[in-house]
Amino acid sequence: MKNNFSNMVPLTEDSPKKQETVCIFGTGDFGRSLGYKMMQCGYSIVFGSRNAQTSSLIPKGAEVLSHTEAAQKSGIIIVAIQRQHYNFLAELTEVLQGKILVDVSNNLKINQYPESNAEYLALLVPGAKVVKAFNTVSAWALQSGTLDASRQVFVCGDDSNAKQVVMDIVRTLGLTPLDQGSLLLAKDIENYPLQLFPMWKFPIYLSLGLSAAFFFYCLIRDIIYRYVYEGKDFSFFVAISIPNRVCPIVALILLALVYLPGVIAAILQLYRGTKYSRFPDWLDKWMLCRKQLGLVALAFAFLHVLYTLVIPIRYYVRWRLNGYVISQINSNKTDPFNNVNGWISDSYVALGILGFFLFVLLGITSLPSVSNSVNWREFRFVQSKLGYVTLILCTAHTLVYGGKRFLNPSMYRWYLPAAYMLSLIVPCIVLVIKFVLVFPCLDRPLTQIRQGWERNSSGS
Ligand SMILES: NC(=O)C1=CN([C@@H]2O[C@H](COP(=O)(O)OP(=O)(O)OC[C@H]3O[C@@H](n4cnc5c(N)ncnc54)[C@H](OP(=O)(O)O)[C@@H]3O)[C@@H](O)[C@H]2O)C=CC1
Ligand SMILES: [Cu+2]
Repeated sequence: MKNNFSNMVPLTEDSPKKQETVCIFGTGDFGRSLGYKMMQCGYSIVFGSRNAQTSSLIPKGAEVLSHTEAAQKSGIIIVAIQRQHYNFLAELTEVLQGKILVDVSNNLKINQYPESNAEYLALLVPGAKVVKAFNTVSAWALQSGTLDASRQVFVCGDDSNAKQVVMDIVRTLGLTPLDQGSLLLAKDIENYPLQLFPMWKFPIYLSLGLSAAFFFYCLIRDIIYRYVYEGKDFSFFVAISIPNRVCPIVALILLALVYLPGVIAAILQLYRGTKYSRFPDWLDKWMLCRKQLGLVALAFAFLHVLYTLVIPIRYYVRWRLNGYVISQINSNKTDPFNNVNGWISDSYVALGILGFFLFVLLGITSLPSVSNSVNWREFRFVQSKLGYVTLILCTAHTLVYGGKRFLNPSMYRWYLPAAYMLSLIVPCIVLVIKFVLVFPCLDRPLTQIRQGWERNSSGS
């Protein structure tokens, strides 16, 4: 989609005062989008192009010159050209001498070339100060102004002044620069946009695996087994009944897995006697995807809520209730009200409601826009303390559900012992370790360990 910038909001006299001239090589999608955004923020832009004619696509007010002429007009040149066309830059070495060259390029594959594009540019134009930036921002986001998800701009480069200049531009555009260090880091920065949901992979695969396993378990137990041994066809259970068993089980296990690496890490720290050693790689990775695990868990919990809300309007449920009432009428007897059952049923639902409410609160506070507006301590409080309360409530909800079924074996003959027990194992492990082992003893020994460590290191 080529956007015609001259049709968009015109840059009027009230635009911020012109700051400095920045040169952009390449009048492609990205070059034009960045140029337009920079002009809105008060920069004056000269494009360097193979074809030095202003076309209707070029943002109004920008000059288009040849590469050499454009480069002479500014100390900063943004190279919005694909890496495979960089060769011609070697001929411009003289005019690019001492200038800041910003490499914005991305590759099509991870580790496509032996060296990063930015390092390649630095080799081609040895006299220039190469800075890597902007590659994680898309042309589309720049045009549409919807930069919420990609406000961060990773910047790296060997010349710290050049890096500062680029970071100032990033800030002026309303983005957040993140200094990643030297140009060696360019490779990681270039690989970053190519990683498809790196943090989501593990949670999604895990949840799909768990769902499939529990689904087949329920399928065999509730449908196939009963069909074979009782001759009854309950195949319609696959629509709501079985998903509504799978969802809460998966949600609870995933929620517990959000907090399991934390307690494992704490045990590891206790065992090693220091807070300052690296965790094993798998634990690191697990810790890093906790937020995604939690969000997938929330999605399953949400489904469970929806499936539960439709229970009263299900044909099968109404049919059973009617049958129950009619059988009471036929036998001319009324079941007495059972207070215990009343309590169990209400407390089970109440625990579920509160657990889900806190779960949603956890999900909302993990959104970047919310977590940016609270300080680190508040964020920790919500994510850790509130997280454990949520886990306790959801585990209790599941326990009481089991109790309810246990007390009414005649009504619910075929509840799920194995899957149900499995869903409780992980949360119980986490809660038991947290509160019996880690919680009471962690604070003191670790502080002492740390003080001892500091004393040792300052003494040596
Ligand atoms: N599109 C996006 O969302 C993003 C793009 N990027 C990076 O920005 C760079 C440009 O991307 P994009 O604008 O989408 O690509 P385009 O293909 O739209 O534009 C590339 C531009 O490079 C110039 N060019 C092409 N071939 C040559 C050549 N042989 N010699 C000299 N100049 C040439 C052309 O400009 P002219 O005709 O004026 O010479 C062309 O318009 C890429 O490196 C890309 O990885 C980074 C982040 C996001
Ligand atoms: Cu439930």
